[in-house]
Amino acid sequence: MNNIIQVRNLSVRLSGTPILEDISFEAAAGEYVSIIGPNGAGKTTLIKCLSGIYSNWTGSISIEGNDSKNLSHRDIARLQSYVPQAEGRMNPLTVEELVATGRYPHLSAFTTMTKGDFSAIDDALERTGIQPFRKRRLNSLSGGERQMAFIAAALAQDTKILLLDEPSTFLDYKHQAEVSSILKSACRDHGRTIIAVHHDINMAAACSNKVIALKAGSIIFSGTAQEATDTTTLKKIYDTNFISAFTSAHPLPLIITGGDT
Ligand SMILES: Nc1ncnc2c1ncn2[C@@H]1O[C@H](COP(=O)(O)OP(=O)(O)OP(=O)(O)O)[C@@H](O)[C@H]1O
Repeated sequence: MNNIIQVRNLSVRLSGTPILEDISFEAAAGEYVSIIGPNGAGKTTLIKCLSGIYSNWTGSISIEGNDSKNLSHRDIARLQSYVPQAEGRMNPLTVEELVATGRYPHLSAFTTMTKGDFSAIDDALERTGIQPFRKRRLNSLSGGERQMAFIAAALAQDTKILLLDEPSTFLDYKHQAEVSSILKSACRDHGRTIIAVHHDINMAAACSNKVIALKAGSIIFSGTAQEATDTTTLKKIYDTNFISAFTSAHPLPLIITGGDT
């Protein structure tokens, strides 16, 4: 398979503390890879290494065959969009202005936005259902509306790879379903590669071709969505009990916490 991202022996220390140790995995074009694991496991740190926010790591990250250490921030932004965790994202921009920033990596210093750029912005606003809010300031929106605006900016960036840190935080059930459908379609119909941190194992399993679990900075599990819904595996990852429920309406078991074993 054609790997668009290849991570080899990635380790990182923050403030002198080892946070990630010897992480290796790959993602193919069109693949949806979920990163799961307990709080503090290193999921956000991994996404920040991939997105170029952290550069003080050892090992290698190859993006479309290029060593990421040789890519400029603009090169990376043309290949990857990044939706950070929702917290702390108070931003004075309007929705439309934020989504327009998704086009900046494609502009040179001497060009202004073209019809194509404006149509990418309109399309992203339409697909995420936030067209009615386009003139509103981000700090006047609800958490879920703001979340959709950041997802729209990533879609407008029109990159081969999307990195998302907990994309469904703040979203109600309808919007979770919409985001999951937009993201699955980005992979299936448009060949995009997604690496997304998820806390909801049902959402991770429903979207993913591959699930990677981090625990205390190391990969403790890597497998298919089906394998990730095994309750014994989940207990090893999260140190708590899970129950799986089977229904004919859903191809994978549904997972809830609880039970004695
Ligand atoms: N700048 C920093 N200096 C020192 N330690 C840090 C720094 N940033 C993060 N950490 C620590 O690194 C560990 C991993 O953090 P990270 O945010 O990657 O975890 P996470 O798996 O995304 O957690 P959560 O599910 O709670 O969002 C945590 O113990 C955190 O306290």
